[in-house]
Amino acid sequence: MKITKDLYQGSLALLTDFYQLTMAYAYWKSGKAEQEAVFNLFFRKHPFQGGFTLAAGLDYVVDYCKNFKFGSEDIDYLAAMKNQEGELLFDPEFLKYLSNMKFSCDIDAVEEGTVVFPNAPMIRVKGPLIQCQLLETPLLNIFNFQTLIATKAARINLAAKGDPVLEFGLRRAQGIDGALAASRASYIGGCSSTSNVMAGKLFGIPVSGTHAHSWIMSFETEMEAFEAYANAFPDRCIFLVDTYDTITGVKNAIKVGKALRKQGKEMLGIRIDSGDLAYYSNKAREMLDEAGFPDAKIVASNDLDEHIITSLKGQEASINVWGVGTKLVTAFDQPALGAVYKLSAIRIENGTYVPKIKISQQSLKINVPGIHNVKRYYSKGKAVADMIYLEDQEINPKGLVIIDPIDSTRRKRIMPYFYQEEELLQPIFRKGKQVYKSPGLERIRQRAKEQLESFDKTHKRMVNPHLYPVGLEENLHHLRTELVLKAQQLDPKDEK
Ligand SMILES: Nc1ncnc2c1ncn2[C@@H]1O[C@H](COP(=O)(O)OP(=O)(O)OP(=O)(O)O)[C@@H](O)[C@H]1O
Ligand SMILES: O=P(O)(O)OC[C@H]1O[C@H](OP(=O)(O)OP(=O)(O)O)[C@H](O)[C@@H]1O
Ligand SMILES: O=C(O)c1cccnc1
Repeated sequence: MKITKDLYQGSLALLTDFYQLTMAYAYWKSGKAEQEAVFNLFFRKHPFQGGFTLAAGLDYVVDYCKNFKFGSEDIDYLAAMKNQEGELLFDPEFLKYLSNMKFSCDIDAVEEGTVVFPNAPMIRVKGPLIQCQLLETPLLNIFNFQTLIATKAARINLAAKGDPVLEFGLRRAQGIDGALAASRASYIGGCSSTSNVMAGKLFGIPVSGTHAHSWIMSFETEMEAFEAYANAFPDRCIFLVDTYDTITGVKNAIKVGKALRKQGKEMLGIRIDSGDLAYYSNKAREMLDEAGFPDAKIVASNDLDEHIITSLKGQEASINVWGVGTKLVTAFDQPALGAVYKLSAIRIENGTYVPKIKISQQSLKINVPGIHNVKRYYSKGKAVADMIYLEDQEINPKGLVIIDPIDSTRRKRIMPYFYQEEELLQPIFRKGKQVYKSPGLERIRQRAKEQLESFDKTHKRMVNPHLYPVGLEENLHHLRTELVLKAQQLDPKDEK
């Protein structure tokens, strides 16, 4: 994939918050630029009041990091920046350092299509402080949006219960790049196709579509419009039946369907885009069945989301295919995921890493210190719990306890010996060299499907989903508690 090259014709290093650059300068000036650090990217709460989140965006991150470089035009732009006194903002020596900077971090991340949970790292970056810091904004930009949309798509596809969902979002998406990334994430989340032809070309997503009301309106009558479309595309007729009167539209579609059949062609179906979709789809089904078109599909569209689809399923609407645009690609009911990127350890002169904690009045906002990995335990193919643990921690296979990071009274005993396990963070870069090969979009989509299937349906329901256990391994919990108490100048011994 060559997203940066194809879309931006060059460097993306300035696609960052200004404060990353001022911090970078200050790190350099204070001799800390090359100090090794560890940062984690994670979110604190599932979006859409759901019980799961589906990770997406890693291919973009890989592409971004591989191309991470300040080009000469970027440096020229920074070189011209001035402070309020009119003096140059950045020392030319620093700009020379930036222009020679080569990406050299270790990155570990969850693969795209992995089901993920709050507080567990989705990406771990280890490397020179200045590089880790500069990556904060782009990594969050990429992962926050794509993970959000993949999750929304997964929810919509779960509601559609195996019916194809066609993504129609381009016209309402957040700009050009937002639309492309949303089409890709929607496909990962289970959509069957996109209407966005460029997403088809760039990512290999199947493209599909019907026709618009304007097609019908450009003719004297609806019949003429259907006939002309059938003439142009006899093998792919899905007639939009609601431009004037839906029932008459279905009758006209049937007439043209019969004419097509005489030519040895089969009408694929109809689309309904307004009115009561349960009522009209059931009426249309009756009419199509009676006329000898039991295989003709009924596509529905019009501001659909997982809740309306669930309601229509509950009403036994005869809809086989769902066209979903606006509410999917804009993540209508929750426009941002809210993932964050926090320093969790820093290497000091003697070569050891010191775990770092950020204290907050809200326990939800206290990060997990140290360098960690995440293990997922499975029993008979079903995910039972995720454990966040210190990288160098030995795991007792006979039994251990994981502790909820927000509420330490919530604990779960785990017997690793009886479970299968999966290490969720995979090596992506080592010292700046890519060691991970993307499995490609089809395989990613398949992984998403398998991952979702490995979770009990109680975690996937739309209303009040059952909480999946994710906890800190005991030693990590104690380390965190100790650091919190120390930071508050309380004696850690009091906790025990
Ligand atoms: N039977 C149904 N149960 C629940 N929701 C429905 C049902 N039928 C349609 N809807 C949804 O209700 C909303 C109807 O919106 P609205 O009233 O704006 O559409 P409309 O008037 O039928 O069509 P138009 O887009 O032409 O304005 C849409 O989000 C649609 O998906
Ligand atoms: O509703 P969405 O989920 O975004 O799906 C895409 C919509 O885009 C098209 O119409 P458009 O919205 O352009 O016009 P209309 O609402 O007047 O039909 C299409 O007919 C769908 O209704
Ligand atoms: O192909 C369609 O039916 C389509 C495409 C984009 C938006 N609405 C519908």
